[in-house]
Amino acid sequence: MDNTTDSTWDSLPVKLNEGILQTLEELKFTHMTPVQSACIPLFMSNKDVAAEAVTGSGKTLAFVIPIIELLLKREEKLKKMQVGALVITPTRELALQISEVMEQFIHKFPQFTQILLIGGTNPIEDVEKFKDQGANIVIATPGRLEDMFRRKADGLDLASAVRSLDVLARYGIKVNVVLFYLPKQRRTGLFSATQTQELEKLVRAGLRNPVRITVKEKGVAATAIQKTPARLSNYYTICKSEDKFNNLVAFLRQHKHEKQLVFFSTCACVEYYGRALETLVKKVTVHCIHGKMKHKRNKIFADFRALKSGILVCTDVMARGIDIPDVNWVLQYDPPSSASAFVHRCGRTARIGNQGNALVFLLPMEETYVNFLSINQKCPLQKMPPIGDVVDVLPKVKAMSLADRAMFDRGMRAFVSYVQAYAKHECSLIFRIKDLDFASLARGFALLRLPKMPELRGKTFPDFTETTVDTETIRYKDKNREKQRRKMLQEKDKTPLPKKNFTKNKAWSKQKNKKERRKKMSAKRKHDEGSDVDDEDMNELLNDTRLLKKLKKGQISEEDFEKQITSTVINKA
Ligand SMILES: Nc1ncnc2c1ncn2[C@@H]1O[C@H](COP(=O)(O)OP(=O)(O)OP(=O)(O)O)[C@@H](O)[C@H]1O
Repeated sequence: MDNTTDSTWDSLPVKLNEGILQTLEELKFTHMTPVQSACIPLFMSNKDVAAEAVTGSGKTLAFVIPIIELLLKREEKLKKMQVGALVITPTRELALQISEVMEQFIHKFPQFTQILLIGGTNPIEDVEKFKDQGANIVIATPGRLEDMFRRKADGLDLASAVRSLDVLARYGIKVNVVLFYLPKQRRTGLFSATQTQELEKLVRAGLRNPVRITVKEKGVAATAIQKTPARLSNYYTICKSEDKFNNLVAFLRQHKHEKQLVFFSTCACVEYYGRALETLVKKVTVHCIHGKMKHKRNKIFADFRALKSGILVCTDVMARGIDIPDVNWVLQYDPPSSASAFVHRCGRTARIGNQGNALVFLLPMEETYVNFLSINQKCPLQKMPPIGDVVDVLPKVKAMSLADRAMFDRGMRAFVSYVQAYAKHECSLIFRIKDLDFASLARGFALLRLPKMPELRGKTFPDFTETTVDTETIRYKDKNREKQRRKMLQEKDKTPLPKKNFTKNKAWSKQKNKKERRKKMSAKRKHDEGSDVDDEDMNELLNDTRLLKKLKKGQISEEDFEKQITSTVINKA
């Protein structure tokens, strides 16, 4: 089942290049989708286009095809270092995906080169690559692109290279400084599945008299227009915080042969619950992906795409534009921080006319979110029948924390990050931090004790029973890491410390401001990301040890020590 129109490619007012038609034939794309039949002729007749079309409706080809056509039609041939087209996307994964689609088409046109400018790689390598092979088509994420514009000192004059820019396609992202570097004479296309105020600003700032295209789906029940794909079954379920994870595990155990994305609100929650799911949902491949990962992201993404079944535990880095084949379920363990992200997340399934399902887990006091989505996002949800065979897996998660300090730490970070993300929810009338039942939440996170954080200060939680185990005695499974910790504890015992105990009394949530400082201290120690110890944690320990030594030798004051002591990372997507 697909979602194409009756119009074949040869029904376009301008005949497409033979090479493009051949690739379309190879892909077996016989007909255009509605957004393609609307946008391609406009783009090719020099119009700016602002297109809003439902997720999975073929927006990528609606700009990839005109880009190649317009470059082919240029009177003056592009030189090696002249950029004729620029595509800007919000995430690396989406950039990678678009460059693969572009490659399928431009390999028939060897006169054109393309380059991918995305984070996670060494920028100097990008500069060298650009100088070596040139690039007529640039596909980039905004941060790396901006960085490249500023690298004149490394011998790359990207601002000059884009002077002959023909087409700019932007994929639903915020206004940013790169517009400043681009020539005014250009065609611009803006593609998104949702219309937000940010996008509206961008349409006004970056497009000239754009033609607005809106392709929406007819609702199934009525003639109402909805923003999500027509063949998407969109559900919600209500559970208390302490029951949510048990319900998720039961659901995943019942859908082992399918492919699921599970969205969490923060990187720390992905790290924690992802590990727990690896252990609890047996004989299923569980991958985790989030924005804090540096090197492994592309590989995980590619691996998951190729799987027939499996679970991808992720943050909103996977929410927009990602085209993973045959996703059966999109599970939103935590609702996203914005209503438009809800639509994008659901759109990872039911693509191009296929059937798909989505389920969001809501707390009892969040039920009004269902009405909000229906009105605000034209996204109606149905209540899911109760999930059967729910068993209590939380004692097992607690046992994991007792067996390995790394898991215990992850749980604490996840809890803190969740509360902080909750406090920043865009829809603060529904997601109110003061309504959160912290004891139930902590039970749902299978915590052994409550972390110190301002949100809990001065409150008592009789409904939460702390473990009887002294959590300071929990060891890291990773021997090196435990050795470091012991060393640090010994140093600590020998050193007259400031009155405030540096790990025990520091509020976890307050420590996050120091993340930037720790980043600058930079990871000298290269480490395999697959190991139990991640780079940042190990650096944190090494750095703490170094600081303690300095304090002991009298090289820094107690005050400086307090200021510099490194901290826990609580990181959002
Ligand atoms: N004309 C076509 N015929 C059949 N399949 C198509 C056609 N155009 C695109 N597709 C396929 O449809 C899927 C979705 O396309 P694409 O990723 O471009 O959607 P999108 O609208 O950009 O989605 P999102 O809003 O999530 O970014 C892809 O797998 C793509 O290969």
